[in-house]
Amino acid sequence: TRSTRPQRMLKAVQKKATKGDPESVISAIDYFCKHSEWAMNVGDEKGSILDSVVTEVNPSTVLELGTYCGYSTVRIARLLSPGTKFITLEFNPANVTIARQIIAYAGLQDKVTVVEGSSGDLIPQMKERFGITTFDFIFLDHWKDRYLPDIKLFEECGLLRKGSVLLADNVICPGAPEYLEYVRNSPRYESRYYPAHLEYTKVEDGLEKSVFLE
Ligand SMILES: O=C(NC/C=C/[C@H]1O[C@@H](n2ccc(=O)cc2)[C@H](O)[C@@H]1O)c1cc([N+](=O)[O-])cc(O)c1O
Ligand SMILES: [Mg+2]
Repeated sequence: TRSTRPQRMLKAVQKKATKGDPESVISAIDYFCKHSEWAMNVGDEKGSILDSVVTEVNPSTVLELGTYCGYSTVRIARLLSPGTKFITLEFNPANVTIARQIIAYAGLQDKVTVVEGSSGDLIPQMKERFGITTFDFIFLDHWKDRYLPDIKLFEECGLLRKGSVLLADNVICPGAPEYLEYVRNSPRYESRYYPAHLEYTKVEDGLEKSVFLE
């Protein structure tokens, strides 16, 4: 039967990238998406903004919602200091399998834990299962209608501390209007929009960075 897009993406990485070289894995995926098949990775333009925010925060604990094939996982993991605790959540087991191979190809398998399951189920388990008290940095890039319920879940589970940074992809396209409304109007967050474009296109999109103030 026909291969899947994530499988073809992995093949492109194995063909074009250099084992153990995260930059070449990132470039191979961007090349694949620009010249072969579009895929919903955060991409190079928004990825550079992601890089700058991760570097600025220099987090000790990181959570990513929506591993997909591991593109942003590799972007984040390559910037982290040794000893940083990085967890990424992926609902689709087929994507977990591909992502783990792409992350390993980049040589970053020891920097991040890919956990299979849904954010709604896993976020409340962060403390007991992974010994996390709070997250310094959270990247939201999963189902857009889960952004709002999940930020409220972070609050309820006491997983945010003064200064915790949340960075959300796709707040314009496909869009997360309720999430935007919440973080921009809540007195508990200081929010800022980073304009960019939908990965590999000229369509407007951007990232919303929200700092927890409580
Ligand atoms: O829909 C989008 N993203 C949804 C991502 C979903 C991913 O998150 C996982 N997940 C992990 C944990 C969960 O709890 C739920 C899902 C899913 O299994 C999937 O791997 C999207 C769409 C466009 N687009 O142009 O159409 C562009 C983008 O940049 C996007 O991110
Ligand atoms: Mg996205």
